[in-house]
Amino acid sequence: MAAVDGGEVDHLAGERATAHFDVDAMKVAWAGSRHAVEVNDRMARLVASDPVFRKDTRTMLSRKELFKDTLKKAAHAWKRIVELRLTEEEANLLRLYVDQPGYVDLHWGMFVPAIKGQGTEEQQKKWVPMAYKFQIIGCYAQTELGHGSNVQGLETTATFDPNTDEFVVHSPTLTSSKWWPGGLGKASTHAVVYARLITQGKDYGIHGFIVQLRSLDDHSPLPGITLGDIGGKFGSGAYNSMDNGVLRFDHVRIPRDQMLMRLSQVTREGKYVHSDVPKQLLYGTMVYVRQTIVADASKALSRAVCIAVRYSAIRKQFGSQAGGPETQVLNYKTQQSRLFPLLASAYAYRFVGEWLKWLYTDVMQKLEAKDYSTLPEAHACTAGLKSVTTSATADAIEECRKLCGGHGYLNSSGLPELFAVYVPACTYEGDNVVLLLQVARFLMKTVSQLASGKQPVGTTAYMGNIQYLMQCKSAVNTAGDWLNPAAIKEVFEARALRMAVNCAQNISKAPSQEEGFSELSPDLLESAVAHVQLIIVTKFFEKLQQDIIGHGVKEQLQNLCNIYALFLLHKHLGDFLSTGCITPKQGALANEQLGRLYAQVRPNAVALVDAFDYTDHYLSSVLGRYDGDVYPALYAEAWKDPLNETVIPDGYQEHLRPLLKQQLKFSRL
Ligand SMILES: CCCCCCCCCC/C=C\CCCCCCCC(=O)SCCNC(=O)CCNC(=O)[C@H](O)C(C)(C)COP(=O)(O)OP(=O)(O)OC[C@H]1O[C@@H](n2cnc3c(N)ncnc32)[C@H](O)[C@@H]1OP(=O)(O)O
Ligand SMILES: Cc1cc2nc3c(=O)[nH]c(=O)nc-3n(C[C@H](O)[C@H](O)[C@H](O)COP(=O)(O)OP(=O)(O)OC[C@H]3O[C@@H](n4cnc5c(N)ncnc54)[C@H](O)[C@@H]3O)c2cc1C
Repeated sequence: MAAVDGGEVDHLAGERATAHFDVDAMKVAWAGSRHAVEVNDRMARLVASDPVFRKDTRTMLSRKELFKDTLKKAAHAWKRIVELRLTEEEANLLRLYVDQPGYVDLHWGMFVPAIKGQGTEEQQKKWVPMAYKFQIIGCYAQTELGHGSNVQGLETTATFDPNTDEFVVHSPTLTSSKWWPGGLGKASTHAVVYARLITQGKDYGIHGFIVQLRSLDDHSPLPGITLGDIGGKFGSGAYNSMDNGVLRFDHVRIPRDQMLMRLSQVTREGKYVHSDVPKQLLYGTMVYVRQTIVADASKALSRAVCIAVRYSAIRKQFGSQAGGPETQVLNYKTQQSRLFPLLASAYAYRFVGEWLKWLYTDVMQKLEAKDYSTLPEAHACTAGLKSVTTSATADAIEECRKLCGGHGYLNSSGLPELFAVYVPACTYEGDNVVLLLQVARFLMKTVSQLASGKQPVGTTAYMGNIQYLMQCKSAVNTAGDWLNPAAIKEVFEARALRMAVNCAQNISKAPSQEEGFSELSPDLLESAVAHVQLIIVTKFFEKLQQDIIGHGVKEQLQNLCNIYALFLLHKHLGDFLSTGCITPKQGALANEQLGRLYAQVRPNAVALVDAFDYTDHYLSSVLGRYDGDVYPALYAEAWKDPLNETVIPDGYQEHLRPLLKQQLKFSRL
């Protein structure tokens, strides 16, 4: 019962008793190791037990109060990290469980990685220790009012002045104003600013520069710098804790050595020198963050699913016969068919996120050894998985709100705020459509290279099996045949390859490659999605090949893996049928099997969300409480609303009383 925060009666005890597996062992499978379970649990409890980290009234705060509360929590978190001498792993988890977006996310998540990835050793030695001690606060200032997706279109300039050995950073137009960077509006003292490098009269394109924005004495903007917050955002509470900012430069001078010079340099004389590395490494910070966003997707999704599953087990509607008990809504087949694929997706994203982290680390090691061959694969995987997992997670959180009926719409359910915080993940760090088009570009290149006999590797290795995959027919004969991983993998591979080849063939009929790509872009998106879904399914199967310990754990994960795959097959049936990978009969058999799998998950559902090991504090939901004591909590929560501070509302005297006393009369009556 590691996750209980309080509560004396366990209203979900009956549900927990029906589980067919060892929940503690599942916690290990979910977290990755016993150590990970222990440290997650310890950090989550540390946060939950500290009154400064309370968040139950967050959605009722004004923007200014919310921002100040975020500053307070960030400072307190840092104090605890220092006092308790937490490791980096512990500190990251503590911040995660504080669960309030703020400038620290960008400081640690983008500013520091940008300097580490793009700064020389000397620059790292100078800046990273200051950032680690919070002597400076940094953000990532790339996006402008006029351009976000099109990084090459950014307009801010950094012009080298050889007379003073400085760059002059300038915002030449309104649209060149930096716009959106988190932490920029009010908190950051420094930024990594992306600007067009101009030297000796030539524009060398986008490069990164470290620029001080605010005084370290009184926090006022430095001369020539205009700074502010860009205004309120979607939802109450939610992402409004973040000071997304606007920044303009009026010929601001910075020393030459504040250009991040790992990839290219400007000499004292103003000569531009590009190192022997791919230009795309400039985008390295984005690749790093996209990888972390995939891991975040499983966190946000599992959180929503945990709330919806627990509440669905408590909530009863209809079904009472002769005074018997009503039906738990979790027993309705429709509820299961909407909810269990989301539960399965949470596990699928967790494991693919784990794999992506491994891939990223592997690619980084290769880059250190000057092997750049896996960079395109890393870009395609991070872009594609970021896109598919965040889009599905945003949709799933909203579905979980609906699965909780009316109460899901209350802030106290935790779901509206979770949705509002989460949904920009579909846009930031690369708009999901723009990123899928990058995957499609990678796929088209891979298909075109097949003809020249180049053997694809990594996640596109399956394309090398083109002779077979273009003509194979699924051998599935019974619903049970769909439990065979090879049968599932074959149809997912065939679907992805056939969709990619169809696109490539249609593009080749266009007057030019570029026109064809543009014309076919809606189809290319679907092709990219099919490829990414194949990766997720494959990585789930690969996870099942690993040593998974604990009674019944592997069986549960097998069920979830099959649900994830067959749910996708059912959802995208049109793809599988139109590419001839399966017959309508086989599609129907997949659906039949899906129903059987849902029945197997049902007695395990509550235990499967318990395995996420979330505290009530982190879930922040009266519906998702561990003890299931939903109704008293809902009732009590309502009284905390500021509207209930007085019995007679403000405004009664001015606006309600005159109406009720009919002092304003219709002349005709
Ligand atoms: C209630 C509380 C609940 C809490 C819940 C928890 C939820 C989590 C909350 C989290 C809280 C806080 C976290 C906040 C995090 C927010 C961070 C957001 C930060 C940002 O958004 S920063 C800005 C990001 N911007 C972008 O991503 C821009 C997107 N655009 C691009 O990436 C590029 O411009 C492009 C689209 C890739 C196009 O670039 P370009 O025109 O240069 O390139 P081409 O298309 O011509 O391609 C050329 C060539 O380069 C290859 N390539 C492109 N990109 C890369 C890359 N990154 N790596 C390697 N290679 C790359 C491309 O494939 C081409 O190759 P080819 O020539 O075809 O071989
Ligand atoms: C909450 C939040 C936090 C952010 N934090 C930061 C930050 O810290 N630092 C930072 O630098 N930036 C930040 N950003 C900016 C973010 O990275 C950009 O908003 C994002 O990359 C999308 O770019 P855009 O706004 O230019 O969208 P646009 O590109 O203008 O998108 C508009 C529409 O056009 C479509 N579109 C664009 N190009 C194409 C194309 N080639 N083909 C087909 N369709 C296309 C898109 O799909 C979308 O539907 C943040 C944004 C948000 C919302």
